[in-house]
Amino acid sequence: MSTKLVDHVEITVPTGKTYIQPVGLFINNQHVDSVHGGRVKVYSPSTEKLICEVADADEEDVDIAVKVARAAFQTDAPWRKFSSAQRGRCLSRLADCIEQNLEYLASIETLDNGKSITLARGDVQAAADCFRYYGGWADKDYGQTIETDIKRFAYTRHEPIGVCGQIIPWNFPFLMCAWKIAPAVACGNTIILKTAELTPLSALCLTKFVPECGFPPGVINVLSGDGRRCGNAISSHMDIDKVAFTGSTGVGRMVMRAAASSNLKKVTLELGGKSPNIVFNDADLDSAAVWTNYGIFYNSGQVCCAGSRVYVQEDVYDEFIKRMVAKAKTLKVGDPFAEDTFQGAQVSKQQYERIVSYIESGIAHGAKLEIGGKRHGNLGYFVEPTILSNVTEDMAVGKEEIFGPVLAVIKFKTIEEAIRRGNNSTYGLAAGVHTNNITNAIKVSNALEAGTVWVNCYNLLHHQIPFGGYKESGIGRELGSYGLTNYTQTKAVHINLGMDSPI
Ligand SMILES: NC(=O)c1ccc[n+]([C@@H]2O[C@H](COP(=O)([O-])OP(=O)(O)OC[C@H]3O[C@@H](n4cnc5c(N)ncnc54)[C@H](O)[C@@H]3O)[C@@H](O)[C@H]2O)c1
Repeated sequence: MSTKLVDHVEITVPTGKTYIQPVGLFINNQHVDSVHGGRVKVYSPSTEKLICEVADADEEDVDIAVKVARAAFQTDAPWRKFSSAQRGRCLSRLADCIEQNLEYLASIETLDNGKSITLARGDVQAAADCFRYYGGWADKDYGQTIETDIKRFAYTRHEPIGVCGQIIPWNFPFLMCAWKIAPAVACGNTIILKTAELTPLSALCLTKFVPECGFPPGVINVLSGDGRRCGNAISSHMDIDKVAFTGSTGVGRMVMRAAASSNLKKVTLELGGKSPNIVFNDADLDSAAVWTNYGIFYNSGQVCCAGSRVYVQEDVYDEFIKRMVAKAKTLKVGDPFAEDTFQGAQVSKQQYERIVSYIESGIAHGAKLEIGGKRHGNLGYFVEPTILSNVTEDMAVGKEEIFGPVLAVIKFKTIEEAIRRGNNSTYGLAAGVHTNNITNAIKVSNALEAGTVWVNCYNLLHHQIPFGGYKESGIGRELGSYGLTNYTQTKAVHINLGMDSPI
C-alpha cells in the first residue's frame, strides 16, 4: 500500500542551506500524486544518499495530463485567447523567477545530477536566457503574404501544432526543460514534459513558478516517470500531436517507431554523438589543449556533443598529448558544491561502471593510458579525467559514445585524412577544428558532416544559435529561430480575387 504523497519535502544541501522540493506530478497547475501511487527514489550521485521520493507517472497519468493539455488547447480556452505578446510576457516572467531563484535551482541540480555548482549556475542562467529569448519570439513569428498574380494571392499562418510531448535526459536536466518548453509555449502549444528518472528534481522546482507567471492551467505539465511506461505512453499516445525527444540514439529509434505506429505524430530527435575534434600542426597548441580538455571533461563528459575523438596531426602528436595531459592535471575533480571544482560526479553507479569498463576495454585493445583511468575518491561516482592515446576507430573507445570523461586520441597525416576519418561515424552531431589557417578552417568545417562545428573553441552553445544532428544524431534543430519550426505548422490560405473559371 502506498502512503499519501506529501506536497513537498525540505532538502538540506551539503552547504547547509535548506530548500523546498515539490514532489508531485505537475498537472493542470497543481502538484498531484500519481494514480497508482508509485514513487521514484532519487539519489545524489556525489553522496550516494537518497535525497527524496517523487511521484512516478505511468500511462494513466499521461492520459490525465493529455486531457488537461488538450482542454487548454481548445479554441475557446484562455490560452488560445492570449495574444502572442501575452504568451511572451509569461515566458519573460518565468525567466525572471528563474534568475531570482538561481542559487536554489542550481543547488538542487548539483545535488541531483552531481555536476559542479559553478556549472549548474551556468545552466540555470542559460535556461533563463532561453526562456526570455523565446518570450521575445512569441509575437514575432508569423507568416507571409504571397502575391502570385493580380487575381489571386495567399497568406501563410504559423499555427501551433497542439499538444506536445517532450522527453528529456539527465545530463542537463534544467537546461533541457528550457530548450523544450520555451519554444513550444512561445508558439502557443501546450506541453507534457517527462523528466529523466535519475534527475526529476529541478524541473519540479521550476513548476512552482508556472502559475504565478500567468500560464493558465494545463499549458505546462511536468511528469516524473520512467521511459518504458511514461515515456512510451507519451510517444505512442493517440492524442499527442508531436513528440520532441532528447536522449540516446537507441531510444530515439523507439520513440520514432512508437510515433509512426500510433497517430504519426510529428517527431524531432536530439540524439547521441562521437564527435571529432581535429588539431592541425599549425594550431596554437596551448589554446587547443584547453579547448580539447573542455570539449571532453565539461559536465564530466556527459555531453551529447562532447569532443570525444581528438585527431592530432603527426608532427605535433607527442607534444600535444603532453600539453593536454598537463592541462588535465589542473582540473579539480570532487565535491560538486566546492566553488573550485570543475568536474563533479557521474550521474549514477551504472554510468560510472560503464565508463570504467570502456577504459579497461580500450587499454586491453592496445590504447595507451596517458592520465586518469580510475575512480576518484571512495564516495560518489567520480571518474578521473582520462586520456587514451594510440586509439583506432575500430576500438569501442574510438567509435562508441562513452558519455564520460574519456578522451580517445588518434594520429593523422593529411587534411583529407582528417576529414575522412572525422566523418567515419554513424553520428554527426558536432566537430571541432583547431588551426591558424583560416582557409583550411573553413574547408574542413564545410566538409565535416556535423550539425555544429567549432573553430578554435569547443562546446560553446547559445540560445540564438541552432543545434542538432546530421546522420544518426537527430532530426530537426533546437534553439534560435530554427527551433520555432519544431513547434509550428504552416498553413497556406489561397484567396480568389476573380480568377477565370477553371472548368
Ligand atoms: N543531441 C542532444 O541534444 C542531446 C542532449 C543531451 C543528451 N543526449 C543524448 O542522451 C543520451 C544520454 O541520456 P539518457 O541516458 O538519459 O538517454 P536515454 O535515451 O536512456 O533516456 C532519455 C529519456 O528517454 C526516456 N526513455 C527511455 N526509454 C524510453 C522509451 N522506450 N520511450 C520513450 N522514452 C524513453 C528516459 O526516461 C529519459 O527521459 C546520450 O546518448 C546523449 O548523447 C543528446
